[in-house]
Amino acid sequence: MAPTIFAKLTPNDGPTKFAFHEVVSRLKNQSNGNVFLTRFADVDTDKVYDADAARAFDEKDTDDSDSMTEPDTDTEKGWKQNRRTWCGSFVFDVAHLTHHRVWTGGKGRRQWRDCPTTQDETAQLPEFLLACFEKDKYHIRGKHVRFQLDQNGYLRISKASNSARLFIAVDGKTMGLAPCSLNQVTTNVQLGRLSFRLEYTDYSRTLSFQEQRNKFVQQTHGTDPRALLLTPTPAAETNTIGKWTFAVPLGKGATGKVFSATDDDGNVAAIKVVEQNAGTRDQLHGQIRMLQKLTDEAKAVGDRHILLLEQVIPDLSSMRSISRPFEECYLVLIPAVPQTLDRVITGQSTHNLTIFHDALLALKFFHDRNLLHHDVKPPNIGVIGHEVIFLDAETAVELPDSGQVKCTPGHSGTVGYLSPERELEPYGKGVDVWGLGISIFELLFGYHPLRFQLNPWRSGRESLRPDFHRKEAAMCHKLREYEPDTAADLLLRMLSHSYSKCNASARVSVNEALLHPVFETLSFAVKAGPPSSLGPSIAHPETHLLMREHKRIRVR
Ligand SMILES: Nc1ncnc2c1ncn2[C@@H]1O[C@H](COP(=O)(O)OP(=O)(O)OP(=O)(O)O)[C@@H](O)[C@H]1O
Repeated sequence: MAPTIFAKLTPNDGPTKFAFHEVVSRLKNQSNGNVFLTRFADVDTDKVYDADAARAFDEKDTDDSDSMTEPDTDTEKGWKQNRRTWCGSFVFDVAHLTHHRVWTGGKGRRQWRDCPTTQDETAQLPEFLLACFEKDKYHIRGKHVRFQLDQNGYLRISKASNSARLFIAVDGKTMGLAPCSLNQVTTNVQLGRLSFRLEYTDYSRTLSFQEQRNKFVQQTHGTDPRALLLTPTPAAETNTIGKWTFAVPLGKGATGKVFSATDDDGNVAAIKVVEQNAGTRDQLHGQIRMLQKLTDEAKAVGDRHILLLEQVIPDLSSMRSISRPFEECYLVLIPAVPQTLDRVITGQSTHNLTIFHDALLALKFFHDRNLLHHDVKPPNIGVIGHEVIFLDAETAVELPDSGQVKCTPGHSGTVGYLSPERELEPYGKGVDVWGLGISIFELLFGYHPLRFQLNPWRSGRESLRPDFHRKEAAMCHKLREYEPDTAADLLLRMLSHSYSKCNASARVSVNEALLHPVFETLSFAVKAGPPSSLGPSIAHPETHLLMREHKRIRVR
């Protein structure tokens, strides 16, 4: 077998093995046949005895398996010798992966009874000749099935035409017109009356294949190559829950583990696995209600900044109580994002300023509905291209009419992204603006400006505050070296607070931030002659690009 074969379609029962043998025998007798065979099939070097195929061999004329007599030992060798067949598989070779590559399976056209004799005639044939043309007993059409690499990188199978007489079943499920994504390491495929096993080979799990697959999928479907990391070729053992097959771990949080998963429609989801017990059940139900509310609102207005709750497994709304002390619950969320903000390459690029703008739009979705996201930080900011989707929204909080909630030091949020007032007094939407301000500072400058192991603003930690003020002064100094219509100025306004010794003006709201001139010019120009203390980020090549271009973006 060629080392670059990434999947095989192998006959699974006697009649199918025999149909394969008939096709191979026919092709081997034709001038171009061998060339064709080596491209699209992997055939054993010699005919072999295969009990299933031999049975079909005897049934071919009589069609009556009961009439077959068992051989006696004296004649058994000769009997087997006469019933040897060509065995093998149809193959998917990465060497054939060119733009828009489709593998078609069928009987081909009528002419193939005497063909292929020329290159042109060979080109007319389906890649996988499933049966000889004159054979109708297998119910195979001229063009019966199509295989193609889908946008998630898996092979997908579809009917080659919408003829009512064309039958395909995948793992026992009759296919309609919609294609089916082959996201398991092996899949049973029935084509007419022929039965095959489709299997990804070991080679399909190598880096070399994944790179070629991703390049092809990116060219053909425009898929972001990072998104393809969510759907590597299925492993030998996969876990499924409902219709979802787990692919790779995406992250681990305080409440659960998150995995990418796919279904046979080709959808890619993130599944959060959380454990519920009597103590956490109410909290989990509250979080599911919040996710559902956000999903409904996002769908109603067509907003794409929210992770949509696709399904909860098991359906908790229909369960009165949990039956065991601990039970796993699966939150199926769409989409799975290829990266989070902490993985985006830092720097003052146009791309990152666009992410900044979209992150504000994402936050606006929450704030317009009087909701606090409540845990804005880079690992909770999903990035697809330059679009932002907020993760971990189940812990969002509804604001009362006053617009403020009581502070609860030590509960919720993440050290490093908590604004000073959050530990000291009632607070509102400004805490999300602060969390985003720190996150975007890290994105643009490549470091956290106010890093502490413990939150200095917690009561009893007053001794840490002078250090906070010192770091904050350095941060403000850096940001003030930029022109007033730049992102640096907006960050200053997002990171102000009433306890500050250098930046105590009122913090901007999301709506005010979106009106900042930086989003009209996307300018990151520095004041004339940047001091040497500004560090390498100022000298980032794209900084100069921005200074020259003053590119405009549309403010949505
Ligand atoms: N839709 C998604 N696509 C890709 N990765 C995701 C997705 N949802 C979550 N993750 C990854 O899983 C991690 C943990 O998810 P999440 O933040 O929802 O869990 P958590 O238990 O609430 O975590 P935390 O400790 O932040 O409260 C995230 O930081 C992110 O890296």
